[in-house]
Order: sequence, then C-alpha cells, then structure tokens
Amino acid sequence: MKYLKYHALGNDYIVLRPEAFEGELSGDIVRLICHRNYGVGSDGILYGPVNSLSCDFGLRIFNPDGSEAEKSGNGLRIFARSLYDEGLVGEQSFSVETPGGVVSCKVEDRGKVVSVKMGEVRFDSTSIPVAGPPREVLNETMDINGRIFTFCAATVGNPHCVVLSDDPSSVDAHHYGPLIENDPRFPNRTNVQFMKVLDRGNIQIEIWERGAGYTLASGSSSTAAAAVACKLGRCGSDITVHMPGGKIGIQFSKGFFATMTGPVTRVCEGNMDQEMFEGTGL
Ligand SMILES: N[C@H](CCC[C@H](N)C(=O)O)C(=O)O
Repeated sequence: MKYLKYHALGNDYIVLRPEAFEGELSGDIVRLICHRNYGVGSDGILYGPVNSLSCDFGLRIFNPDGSEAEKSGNGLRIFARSLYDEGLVGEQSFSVETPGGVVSCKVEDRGKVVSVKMGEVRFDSTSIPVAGPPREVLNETMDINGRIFTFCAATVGNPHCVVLSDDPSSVDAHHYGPLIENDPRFPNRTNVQFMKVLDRGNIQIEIWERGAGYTLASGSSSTAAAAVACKLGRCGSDITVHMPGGKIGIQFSKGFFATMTGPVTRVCEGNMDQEMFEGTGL
C-alpha cells in the first residue's frame, strides 16, 4: 500500500490516497500504521483527497489512537503540499473540507511553506464543547491531582484547553496533559497546551494532543493558544508560536479568523507490505 510521509516541525503524518487503500480505515488499522514499532509510525494519517460537494478537496484526519479529528493545522499544510507535489494544485489558493469546517490553503516557496486560513477560533463552551453553563471559557481554574491550573478553552474546529504557565515544560505536558485531555469537563476530550506569553508578538507552548500524546508541534494548538493570548489582551493579532519543533506564524483578522503559516518537509514515499497486515483481516 503506497504512502507518502511528511513532517511539519516534527509533527509527522502519513498521507494515504483513497485509491491506495479502498477499505474502511478502522481504528485497528490506523493504530497499526501509526505504531512506531509495528507500523510506519506517525502522529497521524491524512486520508484524501476524498469527495467534497462544497470544496476543491475533502480530507479525513486520524489520530494514532484511531480516533478521527475534526481538523489538523499541520496536517492541512502537509496535505496541501502532497497535492502540490503530485501536480493536483499549483500556487493558487484552494479549499479543503474537513469534519471541523472549510479551510483555504495556499502553497508557497515551491511547497516549502504553506498558509492555511483556518477559520474562526471560538471560545464559547457550547462550540468547543466544555461542560457547564453556556459561557466563554476564559481564566477558569481546574484542580488536577491537587495542582490548580488556570485555563482558557477554544475551538479551531477541534477542541483545545490552553493552560496558562510561567514555565511550560515537556514534563508537565507528559504528566498533566493526559489527565486534562480526558477530564470529564471536555465531553469530546481535548488537545492541551501549556502556554507562556513571551511578549506581545510571541508565545511559547508545550503540547499534549488529543489522541496523539506529546508532539513537537501542532498547527491547531498554535492557533488556539495564540487566539487565547490575543483574546486576553496579552498579544496583538500577529503572533509567532514557539514550540520544541520550531515556529509557526498566526495572524488574526476580523476578530479571530486565523491564518496559519509554516513549513512542510517531505520525508519519503514508501510501500506498506501486505505482511504488515497479516492477522488483521486486511
Ligand atoms: N490531535 C488533534 C488533531 C491533530 C492536531 C495537530 N497535529 C495539528 O497540527 O493541528 C485532535 O484530535 O484534535
């Protein structure tokens, strides 16, 4: 089964074209393909282009735990680059339908950089969702194993919990990330960022992704964290997000309509041998 692999600041994805895999991408198959020892290994699968009635292309996004995500910022940049590499798009903008909404992509610098208009970031509890009365989820507190965190929540199409931190660390992301990801206040679980505002144009985040765990970078996390920093009045509308894997630029217009710009790196194209799927019924 032919696949392409790319990474975006170390957040790596496998691109599967429907013609290469006609079956149903079950949770078991996704978990196997994404497994770092028994499969190819990645932070997720981009399955597309699939048909869309309203957009140029459709895309499905799967996490390594087998769950399907509504949106992925790095995933969309990688998907756009894969379309460019295969001559399906040029450097003109094009639309992509995801379960989390419609985005507009633009490939630049011969594919090395991709911009994505990610849609509007929203903070209302019913859209994210967050349990409790309808409200904007800003500067709330949660007690996780006796440690009190102040957080905001936002949706970029997928849910995000942005924890305010003076010292974001991989240790906190690994320890508290899964606890927050699965906290009952988030009915659909949530992505988690530990965010420090560096100045009015820069933030630093450490990331624990829903369904993927610790990642070196995340486009939708960058967008959500930057939107929270801007919403709180701590940053302006043009923000650089610093992550262990590198930097992403986020610009806001007309409120919280976000444009995300960042690099894409092609890793390889390969073929998954049928033997890998033995015993899976595939
Ligand atoms: N794990 C995320 C999807 C991938 C997000 C991240 N890789 C990005 O670049 O936005 C979720 O379940 O919502």
